[in-house]
Amino acid sequence: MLKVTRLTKTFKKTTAVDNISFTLNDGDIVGLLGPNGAGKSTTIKTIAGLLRKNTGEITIAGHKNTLLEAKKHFTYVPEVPELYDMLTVREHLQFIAYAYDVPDWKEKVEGLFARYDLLDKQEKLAKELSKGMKQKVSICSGLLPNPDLYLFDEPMIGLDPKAIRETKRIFQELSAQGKTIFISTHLLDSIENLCHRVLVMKNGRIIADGDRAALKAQLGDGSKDYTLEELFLEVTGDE
Ligand SMILES: Nc1ncnc2c1ncn2[C@@H]1O[C@H](COP(=O)(O)OP(=O)(O)OP(=O)(O)O)[C@@H](O)[C@H]1O
Repeated sequence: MLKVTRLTKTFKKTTAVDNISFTLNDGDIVGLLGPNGAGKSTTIKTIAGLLRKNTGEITIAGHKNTLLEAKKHFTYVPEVPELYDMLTVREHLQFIAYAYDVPDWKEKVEGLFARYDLLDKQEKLAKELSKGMKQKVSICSGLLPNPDLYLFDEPMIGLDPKAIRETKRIFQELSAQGKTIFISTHLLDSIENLCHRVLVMKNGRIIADGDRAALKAQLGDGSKDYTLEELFLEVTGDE
């Protein structure tokens, strides 16, 4: 579904993403982890075509990521919701429905609003929403087009426990339908039993890639039962 080959992205003298390669398959739920400044957001934004890469190749469903054909296959949910202050919650979803030509969007929006407790917030303007409500609208907007690949940058930040539970359930449902989900996050608890695989970045490079068993094997101590947090701290050397 997503193939990243020898991707490099620099900002003046900073190499934010340094020659990384990986592939995500249909149905994968993959966590992108790493300390602050590791290059996670830059990686996701470059895949989404919002930043221009320096070198490397990115293909989505076999199409170069910047082409319209590729854009039909994914949605990107940014770390900080980007809403239109003067549109209501419902108008945001209506806008997405028209832009992506979503069939039966009214029923789908009702379903999403029910799951995210937004039914009674539909007529509120975006500027009147709390931080968590904005995040819910942003997530619903990313889910509505029903693409094959979902790029989420810190989706759980600001969400209440019920919304976190619903988001995890939705990710599992999408994965069961063969959809691919790529989640950048610091909230390791939120993906502990969700991700099939994690990529760990540090200083722009991928320093670990695999499921929990593979990360354990990389640390050379198969006997200890590491939590994801312990594995992360060991792998990144930030313990
Ligand atoms: N617009 C920019 N201009 C210059 N440097 C940038 C820009 N965006 C990111 N960087 C730099 O690129 C590197 C990677 O940043 P990035 O935001 O991708 O990290 P991150 O892993 O998402 O971090 P965090 O966990 O703090 O969100 C950092 O050194 C950062 O300072």
